Amino acid sequence: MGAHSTAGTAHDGVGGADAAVDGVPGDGPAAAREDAPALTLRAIVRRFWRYTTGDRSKLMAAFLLMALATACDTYVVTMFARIVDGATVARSMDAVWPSAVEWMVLTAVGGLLSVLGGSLMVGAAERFVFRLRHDVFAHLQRLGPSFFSAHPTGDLISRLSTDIDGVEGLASSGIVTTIIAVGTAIAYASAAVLVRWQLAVIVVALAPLMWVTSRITGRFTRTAARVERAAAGEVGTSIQQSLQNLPIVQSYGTEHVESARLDHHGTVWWRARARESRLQMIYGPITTIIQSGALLAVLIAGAAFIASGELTVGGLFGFAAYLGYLYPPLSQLGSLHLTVTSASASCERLLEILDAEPEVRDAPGAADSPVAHGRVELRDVRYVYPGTESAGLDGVSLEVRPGQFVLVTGPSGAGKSTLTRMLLRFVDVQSGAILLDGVDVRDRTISSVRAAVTLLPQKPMLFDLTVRENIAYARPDASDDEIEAAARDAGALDFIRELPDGFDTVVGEDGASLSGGQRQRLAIARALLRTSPILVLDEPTTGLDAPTARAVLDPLRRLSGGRTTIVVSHDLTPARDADLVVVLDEGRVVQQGRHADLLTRRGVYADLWAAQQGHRPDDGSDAGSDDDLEPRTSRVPAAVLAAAASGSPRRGALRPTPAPTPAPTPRPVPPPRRRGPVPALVPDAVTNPLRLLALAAADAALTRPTALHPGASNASLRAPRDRKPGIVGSAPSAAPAPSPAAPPGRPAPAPAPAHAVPATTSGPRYTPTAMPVPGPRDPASGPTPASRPHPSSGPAPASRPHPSSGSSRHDGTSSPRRRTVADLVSGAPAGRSAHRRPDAETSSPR
Ligand SMILES: Nc1ncnc2c1ncn2[C@@H]1O[C@H](COP(=O)(O)OP(=O)(O)OP(=O)(O)O)[C@@H](O)[C@H]1O
Repeated sequence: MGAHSTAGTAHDGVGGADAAVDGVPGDGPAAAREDAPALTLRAIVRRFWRYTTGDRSKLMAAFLLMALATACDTYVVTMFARIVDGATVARSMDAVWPSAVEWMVLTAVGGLLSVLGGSLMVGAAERFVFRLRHDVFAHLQRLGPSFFSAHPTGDLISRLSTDIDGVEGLASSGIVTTIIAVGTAIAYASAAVLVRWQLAVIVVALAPLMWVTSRITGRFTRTAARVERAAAGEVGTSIQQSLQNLPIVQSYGTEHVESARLDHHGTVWWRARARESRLQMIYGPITTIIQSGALLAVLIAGAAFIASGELTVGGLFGFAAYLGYLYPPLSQLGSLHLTVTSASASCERLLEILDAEPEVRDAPGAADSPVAHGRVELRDVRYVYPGTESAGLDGVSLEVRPGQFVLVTGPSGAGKSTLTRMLLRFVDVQSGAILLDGVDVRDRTISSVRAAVTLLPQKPMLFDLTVRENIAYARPDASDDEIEAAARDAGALDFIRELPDGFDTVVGEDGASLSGGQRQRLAIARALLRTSPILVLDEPTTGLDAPTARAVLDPLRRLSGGRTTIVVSHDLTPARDADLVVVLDEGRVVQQGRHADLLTRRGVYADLWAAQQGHRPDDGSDAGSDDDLEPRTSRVPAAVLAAAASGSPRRGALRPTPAPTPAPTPRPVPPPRRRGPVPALVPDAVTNPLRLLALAAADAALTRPTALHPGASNASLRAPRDRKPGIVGSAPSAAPAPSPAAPPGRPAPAPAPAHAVPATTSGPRYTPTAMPVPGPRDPASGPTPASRPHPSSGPAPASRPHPSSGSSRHDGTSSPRRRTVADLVSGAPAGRSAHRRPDAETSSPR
């Protein structure tokens, strides 16, 4: 047990480093990072040279071939004097022709050798990229949730593509080129010394100037390269996130916000890139000046030698030719420093991934034996996400016998998903233990634990493959019959048969061509195909209507075929079938037992059940009747149910409600808030669907304009380094309202008052001037909606700061939180029940 890893400890450091790397110029941590010493060539080669394994003999052959090519070229230069002096001094062409033939043959041979060497080197270089990318990606797949919450996908893709190319340019072909440059320079310098050492001294004496120039240019290049690489990552992130959320972007009409976000990072990128290129360009002319100064010095000295009869014209001509060959490798060596500086920014970004510690790893001597029975035991399990203070799970103890069917439920943020992550060892407990068949999961290998537990994640997560391939992903060797049986069991067979190519239909990225319910059923089929003793289903009925949910859940127990099945769900439909219902709240088990027993007791479970039923069990209705064993989901508006289930209601927070009212016909219901309590929304909305309608409209009115508001745009353009590792679901935030410049042909909009902007939650923002923020869509339409008083709420809600709701902005001032629908319902001042992390709501001691 002593070897057990402590989850997340390494990731605090990772997050910090990321904050620096992801910054933009002028931002504190990024600026600090820009001044950090660059990786040396030695350090880069030491870390990355191993990716040349398997190609070193080819690199050596390439080196030899290119060295021979250089020797041919050097020898050709020695013929300058022979040809010129043959014609001018001996006044005979007899010696010229053989030399000319020799010249052409050697030049052709040198060219051929250099092509052969180059092609060997290219192959080795591309394989270097292949191996490095493979390793970085493989390591990335071992990292845990904390790393990914601190590193956006787009940035990681940029690291895996452009940064890897940058390293290759240095670590493999770069090294060979450098060695050849050194060899060539030495060869030409030696030949020059042999021809006339006095002239050679003049040439070599000027060479250090090139080195000094490259050092000075390199210092500036380093900063530009770091900013450029970080900005390239931000560009990737912007594109990836915008495309991923395109339906929201298009439906909210925020295309211009997304374009502005991309433009912001794009501007940082091209400026840094241009700066880097300009600096490298400066190096070229400076070396040309140095070269031509050297040539002039050689000509003057050479002329003096000719005058004194110590040198022939051909000798001087030949020496001058050496200069033409000697300076390119010297100049190349000088620019190598610039290349190292520039590539070291890419190296740092890759090493940040390679050096990140996985949150879980196999303990020495961990058992790789399979889990035979599927007994699951949690003993006083505690887990706190890195960077947070409140526990995701806190003292959870639970015993699930093999083959049992357990429903884990509870309000949003209760710790249900955390529990599934721990069962699969995505993270490890910080205290307590999880045992499978009586063995601590940390004493088992990660692969054996994951082979024993099949996860059906909350989000279906399909691949852009065929239906068959998606189902068989769980078991690639499954037969067609087994795949079909899994599809049938998951209730997916009918719709699959109706698809254009049946099982061979490609489902698109993340199942884009399917409905939410169809995606879910494919994911269930995939999970059912896996033969493992434990099934963990996280919200299996998400996206399914009530009859389909039943169709999936009814046979679940039978299908599980004796497998231990843990269903994590807000939806209590499976409760009746469960051997055990476990109710989590604030990371603790607050109730457990059978459904019928729990209904007879007051508590969170009865409240949740009542919310799904649309009435409380103790409101005079028959709590324990058969009727109550069947959640009447269809009688209550879906949004209300979701809000009830996700609202984290405290015990007794739900007021008695009369019998459920029929659901109103299609209406614009806002999506339920997934986190944070909604104290009075549920009962009120249940009893008064019309009010819910009004609230939905109010929410839309409050939400949509803010996306168009300059301040809101600013908020959406938060610097990624604001992201705290391991923190999810933070409240929407915004920067202070900038004074947007008037677009051409439009009057300048009135600057939004600072108090009319939604409050920030944490961390610095981009300053308004540093960022291209679009102006309001229609400046002629008067004050921005966020500053306009809401008809039902008196003075502009956002302009009324709540004493406790102000949050710290980067300038140290506080601003009020925007009122939410829940605020309006409950009459709470702005910010009381705004979208917040659930753990931020739990002020009561546990
Ligand atoms: N990656 C993370 N970093 C930091 N805190 C987290 C992270 N994931 C979850 N939490 C916090 O841990 C607590 C439990 O979250 P969890 O996702 O397990 O709840 P849940 O019961 O599954 O909620 P829901 O039903 O809304 O999915 C919450 O307070 C949540 O904010």
